Amino acid sequence: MAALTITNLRKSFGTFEALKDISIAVEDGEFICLLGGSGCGKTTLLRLIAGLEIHDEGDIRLGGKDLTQVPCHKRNIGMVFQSLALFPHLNVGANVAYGMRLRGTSADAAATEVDRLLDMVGLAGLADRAITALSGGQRQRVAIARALALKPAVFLMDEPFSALDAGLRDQMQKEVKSIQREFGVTTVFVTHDQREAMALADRIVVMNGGKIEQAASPEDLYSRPATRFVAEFIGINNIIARDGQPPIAVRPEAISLAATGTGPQGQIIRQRRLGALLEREIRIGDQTLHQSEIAGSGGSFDDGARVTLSWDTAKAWALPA
Ligand SMILES: Nc1ncnc2c1ncn2[C@@H]1O[C@H](COP(=O)(O)OP(=O)(O)OP(=O)(O)O)[C@@H](O)[C@H]1O
Repeated sequence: MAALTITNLRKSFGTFEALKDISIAVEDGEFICLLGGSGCGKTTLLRLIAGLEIHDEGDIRLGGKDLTQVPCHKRNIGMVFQSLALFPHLNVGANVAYGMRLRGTSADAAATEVDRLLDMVGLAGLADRAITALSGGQRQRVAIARALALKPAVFLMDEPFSALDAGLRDQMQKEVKSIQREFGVTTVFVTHDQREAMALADRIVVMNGGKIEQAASPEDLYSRPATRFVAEFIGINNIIARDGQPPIAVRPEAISLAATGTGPQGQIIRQRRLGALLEREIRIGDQTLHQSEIAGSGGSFDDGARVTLSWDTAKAWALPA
C-alpha cells in the first residue's frame, strides 16, 4: 500500500490532448473516484497509472518512487476492468491463484490464500466451481479476489459494475467498499455515474475535457461545486442567471415557496410526490427550476399556481461567471 502522486501529467494521441496538466495526490489507503462523461480522459489516466500507456510529460509516483521507467507488470498494481479476462478453462480457485503461482508461491500456500480471499469476497467454498457456472456478480468477485491476491500497492477499477443490473450493482458497491476498507488498499475507481461515485469515494475527482474540474469529498462536491459543470454533472440543475452578477446555484431542497412576497416569481408547472418527498418544477422566465421538500412541511399549491421563491443562502453559492 502506498500513496500515489500524479504531477502535471499530459498525454496526447496525435494532435489530440487527452489529458492536460493533471495533478492529484492520492493518500495511502484512500478511495478515489474519477468521475466524468464519455471521453473526458478517465480511462486514459487509469491506463497511464497502470503503465499500459506512457505519459508525455509530468510524473507518476508510487510511495515516492517514479514509475516512468517501471513496466506495467512490475508496478504492483491490481486491476479490475469491465471486461474481466478471467480464464474460462480454469476453475475459480485456479483463477485467483494464477498470479501467485507465477510469482512462485507454493501450491499449498496459494490454496490457503485462495480460501481466505474467497471468504472475504463472499465466495467461500466455491474454489472448485467452473467460471462458466458463475453469475456476473460472482465473476466480478473472482476478478477482485484475483487482483487482491497479489497484494497490490494500488487497486485500479474501470467501470467494473457497469454490466450488472441495478440491484447487483448496489450490492457489489457495498462489498467493494468494505473489502477496500479491510485491505486498506489505495484505490482509483473510474465511473461516469455520480451516484456510484458518491456511494464509494472518500474523494471524487470530476474530470471534463482532459482536465480536473474539482477534487473534493462527496459532501463538499455536493454542497460546494466549484464550477457550473460540476454542479450540473452532480445533478444540481438550478442555476439562476443574475444581471451583472455571477450565476447562482441553489439546491432543490433549499428553495421555499410562498403565495405572496418579494422575490423571484414563478409558476408551478409540475408536482409529484415520491414517498415522503414532494418534488416540483417551477418555471421562471425561460428557465425551469427544481424544488423539493418533505411533503407537508411547506404550503400546498395547485398546479399552475403563481409562487414567490426564496432560498436558504447557506445552501446557495455563486459560480464563476
Ligand atoms: N489510443 C488512442 N488513440 C487515439 N485517441 C484515443 C486513444 N485512447 C483514447 N483516445 C481519446 O482520448 C479521449 C479520452 O478517452 P478515455 O478513454 O480516457 O475517455 P473516458 O473518459 O474513459 O471515456 P469513456 O467513459 O467513454 O470510456 C477520447 O476522446 C478518446 O477518443
